[in-house]
Order: sequence, then structure tokens, then C-alpha cells
Amino acid sequence: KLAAPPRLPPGSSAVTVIIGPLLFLGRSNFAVKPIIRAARRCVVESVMAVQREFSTSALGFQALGMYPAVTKLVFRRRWRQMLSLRRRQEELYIPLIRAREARHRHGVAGEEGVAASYVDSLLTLRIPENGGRNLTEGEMASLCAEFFVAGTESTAAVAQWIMANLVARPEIQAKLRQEIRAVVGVGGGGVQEEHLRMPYLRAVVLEALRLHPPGHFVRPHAAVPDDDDDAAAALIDGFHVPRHATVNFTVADMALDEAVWPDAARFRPERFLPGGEGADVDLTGGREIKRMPFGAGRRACPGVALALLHLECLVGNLVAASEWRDVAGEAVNFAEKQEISVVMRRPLRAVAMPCHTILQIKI
Ligand code: HEM
Repeated sequence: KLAAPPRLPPGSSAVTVIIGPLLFLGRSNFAVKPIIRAARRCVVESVMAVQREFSTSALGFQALGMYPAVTKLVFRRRWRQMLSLRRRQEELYIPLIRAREARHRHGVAGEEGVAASYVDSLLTLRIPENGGRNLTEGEMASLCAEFFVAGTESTAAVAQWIMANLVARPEIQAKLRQEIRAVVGVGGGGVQEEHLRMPYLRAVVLEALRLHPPGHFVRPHAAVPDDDDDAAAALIDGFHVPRHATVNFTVADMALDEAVWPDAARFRPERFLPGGEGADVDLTGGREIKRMPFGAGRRACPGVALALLHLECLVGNLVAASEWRDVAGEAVNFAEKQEISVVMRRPLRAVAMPCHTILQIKI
């Protein structure tokens, strides 16, 4: 009864049959371009739906990893949902991976002017520990799913926390707008990548990452000894860390330490400006660790630069274009909810006042 839902044989899903070859054909064939565009939209919407479900359900799936023989009997419905989600991920991603692989075979992927994608790097990856084999399609689908989550969910969560703080603190928002307008001007093309040397904008982003890190812990790490004779993997600050112990870090609490961050509970971007306790803060812990929203060391987030770029561009443009206020009678609610990231329990509702119109927007 608990077997996986019936698997469609490879090649039989509508996505495999239609979209994969179309994406390959579409590069050169003018006549099919409108169909390609529609197919792409359809794929993007399907990816969003599957990833959204993954983000909201992944925590619940963790229980299935403990004694699976038992937990899959106890949590039958959850087990079935996980298998169904996994099947849909594979049905969606594997045809796209195959389409990309076909481009490789036809020598298109490496051509000048054709951007290299994440899947291109996975297709050429070899695993030395496994005799230099390639990744399987299932492994590539898992990595794509992980990359989608890692590259979008945390950034989206932080963007919303930043805007919530700016709505709740109009004086900080006004100061930020002043800085942006001084660099970009009023109107025009908005904040572009080349404008992003704005210290207060960076400080606002860093302060939101301090108070609202989307991960309150990092991935579990292990204390692995160099050789079997090592009695202990490490002695840190007088604490003995046993061999193979699972180690984690209280990322959120660490950034609330009053000894390091005076008035720690307050949203005060100035602490990241010159003279503040967070000026020149080390983002990934190479020099020192005062807080670590991106983790630290070898397994620290590889997307730090991209995340900061996305956040500064998005927030910079939102603040430059409109004044953001709270909805009358509805104070911003800073309660948290744990999804795959820590998000706002009640998504931000704000009034945006761009030039002459007033819009009520639900982010
Ligand atoms: C505000 C945005 C982001 C935050 C706060 C964040 C935070 C983190 C954290 C805490 C980790 C775990 C580090 C550890 O275990 O020590 C991580 C891992 C990772 N992040 Fe990010 N991240 C963000 C954005 C991104 C973006 C934009 C990408 C890619 C485009 C990305 C890709 C990854 C990947 C692939 C890993 C796994 C690395 C590994 O296991 O070695 N992240 N991130």
C-alpha cells in the first residue's frame, strides 16, 4: 500500500515529449518561437509551484529521515506526499536536463554567446570517489531542486523582512531614499548594478540579515578527526568536541549578543557604517565571527555576492520608486514562521505611494 505512486516511464510525460525538444529546436527555428515562449512560461510556473510546495513541506518530511521503516508507517500521508512531490520534480527537471544534454551533444552549449547554465556544470561533473562516474539524472534533479531553494527562498524571505522594517521605521526609509536619489537621481532607469556602492543601502541589508537570518541554524557539520589516533576532533574555548559529533551553531541568537551588538534587538543600520560595531564585518567568518547568516568557513554559502546584489537591487528600486507605509490600523507584525526559511508569519501588507497613485500591495 505504501509503494511509490506509479512512475511514468521515462519519456512519457507531456513535459518530456513536448517541452524538451521544443527548447532545443527553438534556438534556431523562428516559426516555433511563440510556442517556445508559452512553453517556457508553463515550465517556469510549474517549477514555482513544485518548489513552493517543497519549501512549505520540507520540514515535515524531516521526520521521515529518522527510522524510515517506522516513520513511513506512522506518517503515511506525509510519506505519500513526499514521493509524489519527488516524482513531479523528476518529471519536470529530467526532461529539461535531457534537453540541455542534447545541446551538449550537438555542440551548442559551449558556443560563444550561449550562456553556461548550472545544469551544464552538473553534466560535466565527475565523482572521483565513485570511479569518476557522472551524476545520475536523479542526482542532478535533486541538485537543481536544492539550488532553486537555496538561490531564491532565503533571498525572498530577507527582502520581505527588510521591507517590513522599512515600513515600520519611516525615518530609516527616508534616509535610505535620500541616499539612493543622491546616487541615481529622481526618475530615470532606477537602481542598476553599477550604482551599488551605497553604504546605507548595504547597512540596511546587513542589519536585516543580522536580525532576521533566514536560517536560524546552518547545515549540520561533523567534527571529523584527521586520523584515527586523534583522541578528540577539537578543543574549542575549553570545550571538548568529541569525534564525529554533529555540530551546529545558533545563528540567530549569536547576532543578538549584547556584548557584541549593543541594543541588539533594535533595527539600527548605522551599526554597519564606519565607526559602528559592525563596520567592515566579515561576512563568511574568514577573519572573525560576530554573526554568520551565510554560515562560515568551507561550507559557507557560495551565493553571498549574488544574494547581496539581488537584495540591494530589489530594495533599492522599491524604495526609489515608492514610499512604503503601513496599512492604516494594521501595524507590521514581526512574528516568525519556520518554513524552509524563517519567514513572516503574516506576510507584509503595505501601501505603496509611487508618484501620484496609491496602490495597496500584498508582497
Ligand atoms: C540572503 C540570502 C541567502 C542566505 C542568508 C543564505 C544562507 C546560507 C546558509 C546559512 C547556508 C549554509 C552554510 C553552512 O552550512 O555553513 C547556505 C548554503 C548554500 N547556499 Fe545560500 N544563502 C542565501 C542565498 C543564496 C543564493 C542566492 C544562492 C545561489 C545562487 C545560494 C546557494 C547556496 C548553496 C548551493 C548552499 C549549499 C552549500 C554547501 O552545502 O556547500 N544561497 N546558504
